[in-house]
Amino acid sequence: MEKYAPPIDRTGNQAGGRPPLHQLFDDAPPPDRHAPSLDPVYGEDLAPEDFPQETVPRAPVAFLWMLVRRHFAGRALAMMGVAALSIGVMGCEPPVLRRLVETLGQGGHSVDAQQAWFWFAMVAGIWLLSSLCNRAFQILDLYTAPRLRFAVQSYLYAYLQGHSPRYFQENFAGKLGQKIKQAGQSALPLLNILLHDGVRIITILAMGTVMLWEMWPAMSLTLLGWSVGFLGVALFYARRCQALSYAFSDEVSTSAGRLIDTITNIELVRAFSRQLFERRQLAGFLAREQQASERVRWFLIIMNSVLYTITLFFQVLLLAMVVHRVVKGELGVGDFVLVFSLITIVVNNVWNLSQRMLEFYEQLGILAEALAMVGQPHEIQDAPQAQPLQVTQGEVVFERLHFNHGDGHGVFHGLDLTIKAGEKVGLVGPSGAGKSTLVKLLRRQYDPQQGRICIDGQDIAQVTLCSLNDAIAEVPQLPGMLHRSIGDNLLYARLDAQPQELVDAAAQAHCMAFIGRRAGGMATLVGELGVQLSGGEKQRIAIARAFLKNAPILILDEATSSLDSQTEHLIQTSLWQLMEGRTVIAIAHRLSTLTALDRIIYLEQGEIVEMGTHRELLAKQGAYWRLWERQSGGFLPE
Ligand SMILES: Nc1ncnc2c1ncn2[C@@H]1O[C@H](COP(=O)(O)OP(=O)(O)OP(=O)(O)O)[C@@H](O)[C@H]1O
Repeated sequence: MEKYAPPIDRTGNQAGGRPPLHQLFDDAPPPDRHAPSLDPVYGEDLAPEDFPQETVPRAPVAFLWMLVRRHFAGRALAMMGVAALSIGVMGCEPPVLRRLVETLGQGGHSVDAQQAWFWFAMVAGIWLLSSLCNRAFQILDLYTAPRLRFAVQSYLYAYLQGHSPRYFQENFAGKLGQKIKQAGQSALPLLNILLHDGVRIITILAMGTVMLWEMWPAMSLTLLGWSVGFLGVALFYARRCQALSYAFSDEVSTSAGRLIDTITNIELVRAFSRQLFERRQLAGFLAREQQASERVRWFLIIMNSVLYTITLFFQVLLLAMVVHRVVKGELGVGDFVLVFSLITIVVNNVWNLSQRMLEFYEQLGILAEALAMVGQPHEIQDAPQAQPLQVTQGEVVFERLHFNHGDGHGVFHGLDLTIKAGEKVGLVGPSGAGKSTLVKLLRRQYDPQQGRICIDGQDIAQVTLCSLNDAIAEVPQLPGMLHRSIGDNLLYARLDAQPQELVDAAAQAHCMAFIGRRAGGMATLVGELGVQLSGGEKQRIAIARAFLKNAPILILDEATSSLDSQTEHLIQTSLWQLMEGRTVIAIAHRLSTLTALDRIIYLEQGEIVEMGTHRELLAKQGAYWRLWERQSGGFLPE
């Protein structure tokens, strides 16, 4: 596979090309040390492009198998080989010990010293070799397990990005993040158990059965039968424990989501003095987590007691059988040593596997839950033969649009609306009329139940989502801000923008004044969700992003609602520049910002009630006129 060469990283830096953002602006100090280093560090086999967003196996073993097969097949085989060699070497210890004991057992001067030292050296060599194999396994594991964690998280994150807004509304962001982290973590023990403990048990059982068969077939079959039976019992318990650990993991992520939600809204908590209320609420979730944990632990204690008792009885029984035959003179002391040490090795390995089986199912439960949550089918995805959208003019047509939000509450009931290429349309109407929903439908954040939306004659359901989003720039009421620098937040709109373009866009959106006031300039961190910026500053950054994105269709959803009148007045000229040559849909409650638009559409309960220019609508003296009069302080007739 070709080495991944990221064209541009998220700061807009070309690998080995452009310097980091803070070096582009003289006044900017180096970025905060908490800001992540964005230099790509992944290896040849783990480029983000290798993690497709379209599918994810929902079964955990199938998911792991897919990743191992694609990215670590060679290493996995090597790990299995080394694990088999390590236990295989240890399996040679009983016959060698037997020879050593038989040689020493000759007693006194008849002991062949050379022979004795030879067998002694063999025992020491076996221990050394086995230990070397274990180290080799650890080194292979070192270069596999962390990468597998990387792959699991990258894969799930890539898939998660494809979910619809509804999915993110219904799931806690904190819980989703935690599920992905837990899934990555769970992959490590799973890999280790499958490639190490699983391989070891198969190897030692095969060796033990063959070695004992010649000398004592009944013992050979008993040991094999017990091992298989014991592992069956352990499997049964482990599977039952899986359900409990599944429930525990769910409680952990629910309480984590809740915790993060209240931390994110800490100002709200303070404003209403709800600290104690929130602590009580959280305590309820933590108590459920604690109870779920206790249930798992109780189960483990009971299960281990049962399994340990079975093992103990069996070992004692086998030992008694061996002693019995030695006493009867059917076996020598050397035979005793061989059988005894072989039994010990097999039983120890079976016991270890039974313990890890539990961990296996526990981790499998965690991974299964993450896959069940993250791996849900995408609600909105590219049609099978989706083509990139080609915007030539920018005409937008809503045809017989029916839409409800899924809770049965209808928003549009057969809406027809054509927005001509380059036309600037204002959407007004009472709260809940469906203005924001209409632009969300245009961006395919939701799919209509009936009807279609076309851009330049192309049904948006049949074009790729990426190309659709590329064609539309939106300045939302509450612009999203990443906890990165102002510059990085601006560059998000166009990663390859040149410094001058960045400054020009920021200047056009009147951002430079407030950026200049910050000691860090462009490199100032904006805080989580942009808390260190005012609402108006965030809106100006969003406007600058729209300049940078330079898309043919522009959506302004209350784009200037957080600006004071003076700044809004300043920005109007820039907004006109931004609108120039584009199809525009502007939503605003403050009607004065829309008066110069080509057409104003008054929506009420998803229906177009009035439509026309500002003057035409005023002349009608209808719903729009009433709204205008109210806002402009005029008198309404009784
Ligand atoms: N995610 C959602 N799930 C269910 N109903 C929703 C959802 N989002 C919006 N709605 C409902 O859909 C209707 C239209 O909402 P929308 O946000 O489009 O109105 P709007 O005209 O933009 O209102 P505003 O001017 O207050 O922003 C409202 O009744 C609203 O309660």
